[in-house]
Amino acid sequence: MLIRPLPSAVQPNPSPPSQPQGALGNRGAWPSPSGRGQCKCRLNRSDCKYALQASRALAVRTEPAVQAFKPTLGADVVPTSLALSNGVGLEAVAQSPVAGGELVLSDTDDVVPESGVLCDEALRNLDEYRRVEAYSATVSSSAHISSGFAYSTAQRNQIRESWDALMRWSKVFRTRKLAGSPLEVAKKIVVFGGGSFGTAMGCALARQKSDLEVVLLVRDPYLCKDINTLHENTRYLKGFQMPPNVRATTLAAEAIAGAQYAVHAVPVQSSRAFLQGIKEYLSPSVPIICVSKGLEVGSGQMMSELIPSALERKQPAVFLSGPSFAREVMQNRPTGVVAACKDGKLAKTVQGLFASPTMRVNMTTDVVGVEICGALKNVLAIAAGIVQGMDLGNNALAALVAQGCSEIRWLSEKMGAKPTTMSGLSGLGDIMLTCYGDLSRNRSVGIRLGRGEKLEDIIASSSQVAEGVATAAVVVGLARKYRVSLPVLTAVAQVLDNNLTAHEAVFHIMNLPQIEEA
Ligand SMILES: NC(=O)C1=CN([C@@H]2O[C@H](COP(=O)(O)OP(=O)(O)OC[C@H]3O[C@@H](n4cnc5c(N)ncnc54)[C@H](O)[C@@H]3O)[C@@H](O)[C@H]2O)C=CC1
Ligand SMILES: O=C(CO)COP(=O)(O)O
Repeated sequence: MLIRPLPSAVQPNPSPPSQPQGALGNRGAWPSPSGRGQCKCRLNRSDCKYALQASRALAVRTEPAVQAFKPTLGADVVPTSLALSNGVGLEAVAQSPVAGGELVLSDTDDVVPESGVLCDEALRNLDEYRRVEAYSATVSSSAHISSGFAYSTAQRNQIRESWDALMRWSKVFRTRKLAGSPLEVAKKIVVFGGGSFGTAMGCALARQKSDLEVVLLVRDPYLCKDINTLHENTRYLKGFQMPPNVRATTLAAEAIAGAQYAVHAVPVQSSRAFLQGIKEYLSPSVPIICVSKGLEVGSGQMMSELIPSALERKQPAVFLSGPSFAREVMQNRPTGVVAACKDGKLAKTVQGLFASPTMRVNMTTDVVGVEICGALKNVLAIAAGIVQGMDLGNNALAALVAQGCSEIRWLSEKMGAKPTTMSGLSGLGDIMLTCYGDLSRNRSVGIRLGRGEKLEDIIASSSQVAEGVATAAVVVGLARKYRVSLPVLTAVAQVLDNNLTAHEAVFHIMNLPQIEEA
């Protein structure tokens, strides 16, 4: 059972002291580490409330999973068998004057693989809810005394009412039926490219439904064998166990046959050749969910132009972008992305495939905006890395990122993007992640350039793609085409092309004419 993390508004600050493990007491024994089975814990009245929140979080998972966990409360309280999918039974118990008893979560029919692990997670979350509740109670009773600060009663009521309104709105969405949803009808999905992100997104899909077949189409037979025998991508995501319903193949025809969707995670510069190679196996009706971010050298095309051009036909396609490091997706950590498609219905379908308690999926029709932001943030991340590699300080970094945001907005708007896209997940969200996040490959390239390393050495020592390197030159071409001046992004291309050192680039950028903000 996955429970959403506590909303930040109720996160205590500073953190409550952690309790020793096992605070829950009456836990049942786990059947095995791979874990199918059952767990037990004692509940008091407020635990029922938390268990209810937990059950609602679970309700957005697949139907078989929801039905598999059959909670029952001890006969000493309310002898009921509860439907966890809607939490109604738990709600009744939470309101009962004698609420409490023993909660047994069980997957007696062995429907959900690793159900023991999920049960364990549910109990840990209950622990956490209890701990935070206890801490909040202490803090609120001592707020006046300890810090001399407290909201007024009117403010507190307002906050509570606003929060409750949000929760009611949210409940309406969560109680919607899953029957007939894209996820329910999906049987097989193929992923083009078994690198870091293809693997991570394939695993995210596979976690949604245990009987969904996810097939990674890879080139390397050794990697293929590792994925199928060890359930691990030993090359790109070492140490992460993949769900059992993900497999790999090197055979395009076999990978694609019967797939209802194709996730495209091949680097942009290899995408044309790749798509031409698989064209004959891919039905023109199968939607491509493209996660690659960049612009093609030579044609200057975005992926939304490259796909139909390479396939020489129209193909339904959705562009999924946003701040989403592969490793964190693999770890099932909370992530937000945006699905862009002119066809709103198809964007909604993709939202339905990926949305989960750990993945939010916004929708937009602004394909150009999402694609340009996704491609250009990689170039900006190289610039941010350069500034960090040169140790120029936080002021410099913030000024650079702000300038880069303006440049991306100038170009994307000239190309017809919506201004709001820039402030969304694919714009600011991904810019913040890649310019400041340690896991960014593009930022790492920049850091090494800023420290004085040569580009060829950096590329030779890296086994993964940093799309910004190739995209930088294309951006300069687009800027010329749309008659817009992009100082920072152009300087990155100059440094990459070895015409300017990082120090010279910074000197020249700082000495550009002082201008009005635009
Ligand atoms: N890694 C990440 O955190 C994220 C990556 N992306 C984007 O996803 C795309 C893929 O990135 P990663 O998976 O990280 O790259 P990667 O470098 O980890 O893996 C690339 C994969 O593509 C395959 N490949 C390369 N050329 C190929 C060809 N000609 N034919 C078939 N397969 C080929 C490689 O064998 C490898 O499996 C990039 O456009 C990247 O910007 C997007 C969001 C996050
Ligand atoms: O696009 C990404 C995260 O959203 C990944 O960025 P890097 O390619 O710089 O690692």
